[in-house]
Amino acid sequence: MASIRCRPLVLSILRTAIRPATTATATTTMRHYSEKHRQHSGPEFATTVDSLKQAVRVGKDEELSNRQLFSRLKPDAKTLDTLDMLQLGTEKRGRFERRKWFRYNEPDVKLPHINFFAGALTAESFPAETLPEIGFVGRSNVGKSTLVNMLCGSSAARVSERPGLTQQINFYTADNDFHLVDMPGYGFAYAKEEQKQAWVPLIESYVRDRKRLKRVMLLLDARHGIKTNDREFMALLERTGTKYQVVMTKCDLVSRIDLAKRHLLVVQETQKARNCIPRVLMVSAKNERGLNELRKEILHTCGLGKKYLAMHKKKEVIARTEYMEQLDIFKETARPKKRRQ
Ligand SMILES: Nc1nc2c(ncn2[C@@H]2O[C@H](COP(=O)(O)OP(=O)(O)OP(=O)(O)O)[C@@H](O)[C@H]2O)c(=O)[nH]1
Ligand SMILES: [Mg+2]
Repeated sequence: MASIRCRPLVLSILRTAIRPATTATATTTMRHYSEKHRQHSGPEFATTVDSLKQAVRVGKDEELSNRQLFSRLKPDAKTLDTLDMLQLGTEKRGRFERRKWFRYNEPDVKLPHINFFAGALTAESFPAETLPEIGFVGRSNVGKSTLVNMLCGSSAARVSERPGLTQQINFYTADNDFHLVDMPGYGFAYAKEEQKQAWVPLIESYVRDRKRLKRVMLLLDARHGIKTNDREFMALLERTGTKYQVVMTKCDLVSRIDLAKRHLLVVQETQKARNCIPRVLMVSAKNERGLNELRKEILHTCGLGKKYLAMHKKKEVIARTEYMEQLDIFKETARPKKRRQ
């Protein structure tokens, strides 16, 4: 009985005795990596505050907080129209009620189901390059694995509410046409400093050496936009000459107006990056919104447009025309807003 009770104590003493040696080596390696990384950090990206100041007119003597600057930002009308059409972003109930009678009947783009075929913890264990690849990177918990699943209507990738679940580079094959590659997340906010970037060297060797990597989808949480470690990662992609595209995730958790403003800031920050595709996509994996646009990007990038999208363009034109007609009628019949006296 006594030995059973003592066991947890003995175990914890043993664990503390072993831990310092292992974490110390990890810390040194990561510190060494971060220093090297900082020295060659590549192009400088504007910070969110810089972009905010660029986009908002501020009087000479005005001192505004970031929140005040953000509230003064004017969202782009075109982006708002796209959000309405794709039903992205949260809205006041009344607005949805009024618009309930018409919807954009978006024709679905179907991707084949995916199957897991390889996992790599080191660069040596990457599988042979046989098909075009699309990689998914981003901060921990941004929704990479969920998005990989939702794009292909599958549950092959494991998902968790807890950040840091994906711990290796996972390769999925889609009907032997292309590969989707789900990567571990970087910059988990509650992790220790040395663990925050733990996966960056592995991902770096992947993006640098993989010849058939067609594009990296850089996922950003729509609530937060670009964070410091995203900027560092973008600099890495610029250095390695990797083509990448920004996708804003979890758009169901942000109001429509704030989403349009956040989109504007992200576009502004990324437009100068040489390897970044200018079009910033917005998705909600939870509500399955905006996924078709991303599916189309993946197919075109892998050269599979003809195979998968033969009839799609026609259907899309018809659906869009119908939507625009209904929108015109809606605008004509909408009650004018009451002016405040
Ligand atoms: N509301 C909402 N939640 C989402 C969305 N996408 C993912 N999530 C949730 O976010 C959490 C993290 O999702 P994962 O797909 O595991 O995130 P990840 O980026 O793969 O995380 P790591 O593997 O830790 O890097 C899960 O609880 C998901 O249900 C979304 O579009 N909307
Ligand atoms: Mg994951």
